[in-house]
Amino acid sequence: MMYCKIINLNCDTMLKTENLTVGYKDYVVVENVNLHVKEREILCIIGPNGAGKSTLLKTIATYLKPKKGVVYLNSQIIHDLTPKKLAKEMAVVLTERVNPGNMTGYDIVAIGRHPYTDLFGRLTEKDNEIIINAAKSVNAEYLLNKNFFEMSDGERQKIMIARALAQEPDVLILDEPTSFLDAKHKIELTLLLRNLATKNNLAIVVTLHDIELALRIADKMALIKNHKVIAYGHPEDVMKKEIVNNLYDLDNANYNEIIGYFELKNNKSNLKSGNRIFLICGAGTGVDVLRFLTKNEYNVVVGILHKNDVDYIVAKTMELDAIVEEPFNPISNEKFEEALRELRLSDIVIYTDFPVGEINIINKKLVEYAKTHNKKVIEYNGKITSLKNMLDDILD
Ligand SMILES: Nc1ncnc2c1ncn2[C@@H]1O[C@H](COP(=O)(O)OP(=O)(O)OP(=O)(O)O)[C@@H](O)[C@H]1O
Repeated sequence: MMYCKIINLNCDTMLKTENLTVGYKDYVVVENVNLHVKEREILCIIGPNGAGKSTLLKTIATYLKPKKGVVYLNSQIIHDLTPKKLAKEMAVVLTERVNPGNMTGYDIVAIGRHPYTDLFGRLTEKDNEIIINAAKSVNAEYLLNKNFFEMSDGERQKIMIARALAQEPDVLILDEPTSFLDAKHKIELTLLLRNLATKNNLAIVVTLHDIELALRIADKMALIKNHKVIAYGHPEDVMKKEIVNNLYDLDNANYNEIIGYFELKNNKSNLKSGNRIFLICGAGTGVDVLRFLTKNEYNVVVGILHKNDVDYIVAKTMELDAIVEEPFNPISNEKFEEALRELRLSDIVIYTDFPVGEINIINKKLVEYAKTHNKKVIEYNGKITSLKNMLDDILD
C-alpha cells in the first residue's frame, strides 16, 4: 500500500504503462502509450497490420526494452523484476507456433509451475493439482495425456493458455490468441478470456483482429495507428464510426457502432446494371436482401423505413438512398409521395414479408401500386438463391 502511494498508482491497477515508447533500434513503432488495467478487466489492443500491437505487447512482456517510459506491474517497475518474480505475476501467450517436441499437454502446462518448483524442478502434489485445475479452467483436461503435436491449433492454444494459468499470474498477456482458430473456437476462446478475467480476477491485455469479438469482451480498447494510440477507453466510447473508419482507412465499407461491425458501401460508380431496384421492407426483414444487392452492386433505393429500424441502420451504413420516417411516427403523406416518385423511377420492386402495423401499413400500398403499374415485382421468400434467379431472369 505504502509503495503504491510513493509512486502515485491506483492500487487496483495491476498493469500500467507510463509514457511508454516502443520500437527497434532507431525505429519508433508506438510512442507515448499510457494504459492501465485493473483486476477483472480486459484491455483489447486493436489496429491495422504493422501498427505495433505485438511490439507493444512484447515490450510490456519484457521481451523488448522500452525506448522511453515505464511499465508498472503491481506497482513495481516491470523491467527491474527478476524472471522468477515476473513469472509469478505475469504470464504471456504469444502467437508464434511452438514446437515443443515430444511433450504431452501435461508436460507443457507443468512448465507454468517452474517459477514455483525447487532446483530440480520437482512437482509437488499441489503443483499437480494446479496443473489439472489450469487445464480444467480452459476445458482442456482431456488433452493432458495427448501429445502436443497431435493436437489441433485450437487445442494447442488452450494448452498454452493453461500453461500461462498454471503460473497463477495476476496479469495475462495474449497476442492474437484467436489467429489460428475457426469461428466456434474464436468465440469460445474470447468467452473464456472474459470468464478468466471475471472469475479468476485476472487483468488481461490482448491483441485481437476481430473487432466484433473484441467489442463483446473488452472493458477497454486501445486503438493504435500511425505510431500512436489514437483512441483509448470504454469500447462503447471509442468504437465510433469515424474513429474505426479512420483506424483502418476504409474506402469500400463503413463501420456501424450499433451493429458493431462493417457493411460494404453501395458502390454507385460500379453498378451491375442501370436498372433501379426499389426495396420495400422493415423490421430487419430486408437486411439479407440489402447485403445481397450491395455486394452485387445493384442500384438500390429502400423505403419507407423508420429511423430506428435495423433495415435503415444497415442501409444507412451502406450509404444507400432511403426514404425515411421518424421513429414511431405513422408514415406521412409527404414520405409516401416521395416513395411513389422513387418507385416510378424504378424498374424492379422487391418486397419482403415485413410485419405491418399502424405506422407502416402504407408500405402495403406501395406494393399494390408496383403490382398495378407495370413494375417487375418480386416477393422475397427468404431465399437469396431464388431472388438471384428471379433478378437474373428479369435482367437477362
Ligand atoms: N524485430 C523487428 N525489427 C525491426 N522492426 C520490426 C521487428 N518486428 C516488427 N517490426 C516492425 O515494427 C512494426 C510493427 O510491427 P508489429 O508486429 O508490432 O505490428 P502489429 O500491429 O502486431 O502487426 P500485425 O497486426 O500484422 O501482427 C512493423 O513496421 C514491423 O515491420
